[in-house]
Amino acid sequence: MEAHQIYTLSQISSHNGVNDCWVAIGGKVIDVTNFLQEHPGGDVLLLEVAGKDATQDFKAIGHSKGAKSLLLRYQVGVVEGFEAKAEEDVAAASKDRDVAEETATGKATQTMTGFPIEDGDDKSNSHGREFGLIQFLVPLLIACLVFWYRCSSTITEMFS
Ligand code: HEM
Repeated sequence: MEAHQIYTLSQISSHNGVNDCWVAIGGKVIDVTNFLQEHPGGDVLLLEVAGKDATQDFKAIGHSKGAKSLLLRYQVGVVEGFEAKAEEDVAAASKDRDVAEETATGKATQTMTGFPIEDGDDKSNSHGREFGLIQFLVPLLIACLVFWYRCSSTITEMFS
């Protein structure tokens, strides 16, 4: 990992213009000058926090993993005296979460692979076929009975 320079908050605060714009996020010093026009949230929001600690603003938006990895691309230093709590390190936290998500997904897949398929739900098994045959035969039988009754009553009328 590339060594980063340490900056005080006071030093960072002097980079607060459209041609020289730094923000501090999660203890990282980010030079967003070349990112201002690219920021999907607009340059105005970045300029509002220019030269300041924007950790809370950044988190509040719920930026994606892609956005978090952009922090590393534009990082120019670290904030002096910043105490990195695991959850405060926005980019690192996102990496940790990736691993955690992958692990969780792996587990879920294993569980799904071993999940038993219950007989009752599967219409293609033998029980399903028997049920289908009864469903077909019962209405047919009823139709035959009705037909037979109508015929027999007509014949009775004809000869009475
Ligand atoms: C250097 C720091 C920053 C980077 C690299 C960055 C990057 C991004 C990226 C890639 C997106 C697209 C959505 C996503 O992937 O999450 C985004 C959206 C956004 N960002 Fe940032 N951002 C930064 C700082 C900030 C700050 C400090 C604020 C607020 C003060 C902010 C406000 C927003 C907003 C409001 C959106 C949503 C835009 C929309 O969906 O219309 N961003 N940002």
